[in-house]
Amino acid sequence: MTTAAALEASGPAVDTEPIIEVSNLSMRFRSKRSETLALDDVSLSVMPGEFVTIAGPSGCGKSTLLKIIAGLTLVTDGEVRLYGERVTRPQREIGFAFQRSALLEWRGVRKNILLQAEMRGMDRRHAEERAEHLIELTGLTGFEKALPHELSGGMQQRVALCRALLHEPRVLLMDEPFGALDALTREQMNIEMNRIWRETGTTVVLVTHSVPEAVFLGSRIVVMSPRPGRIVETLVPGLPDEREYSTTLTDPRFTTAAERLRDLLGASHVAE
Ligand SMILES: Nc1ncnc2c1ncn2[C@@H]1O[C@H](COP(=O)(O)OP(=O)(O)OP(=O)(O)O)[C@@H](O)[C@H]1O
Repeated sequence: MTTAAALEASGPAVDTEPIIEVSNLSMRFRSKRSETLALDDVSLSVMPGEFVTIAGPSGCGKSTLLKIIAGLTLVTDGEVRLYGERVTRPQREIGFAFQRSALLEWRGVRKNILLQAEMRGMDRRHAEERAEHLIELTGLTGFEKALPHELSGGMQQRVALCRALLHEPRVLLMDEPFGALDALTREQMNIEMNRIWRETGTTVVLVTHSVPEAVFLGSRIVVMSPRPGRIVETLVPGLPDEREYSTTLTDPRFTTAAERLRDLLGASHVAE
């Protein structure tokens, strides 16, 4: 088969294969004094373009699962495949955003975003164009030179998001990215995140403690048990991709899923 024919033949198949495949994953942390089973037999497939939210009580292994997908933590049992390849070391072709935005205090917005390009040796002109596009996409225009301490928490998270998306990763992993924000800013970021997901077509896996955030953002919501983390249920509310905030919150598909999620997590574990 010629290369072109091979590409054509493999083209459509790519979209029907999971972009992330977690199979029978268990994670045991051992130290001299103790042993912790953080994850127990977790299997999860994420298809290209999906927005998967992972909700579960504190300490159930959500962050560990993301770090394993990113290749930052090596599993004890089971395997993870990203883009069809087995993950055995830190993955470069992903974006990662954390609860704390981890911006460099002495660099302005644009330069914090371009840090990603410097670390990867990206073509400078292409990176700058891309940064401009993302600054516009996230509403940071006019703040290109502002230092992190001159920005609100929501703006800092937007900068971190731009940095995570600069190299156009097909997969974006987000660990409680809006957890440190006040309720209103968090809502605003949820609305923007939904739009950015639709506009970029990025596959997103986002860990959250918040019931409304999990249901508003997720095309699929994966619910985990207390440690050792297992997947107890997956919710698919069937909401349209484009979601207006207040109408979505009163949509029966949203309220049913949110109620179920609350029941599964138990009121004592829920932070909103
Ligand atoms: N590097 C490590 N060494 C030892 N134990 C660890 C390590 N990383 C995580 N753990 C343990 O694994 C368990 C799961 O931790 P993890 O941070 O993944 O949970 P989480 O669901 O993300 O929690 P939270 O919602 O509170 O952030 C915890 O008991 C934690 O103490």
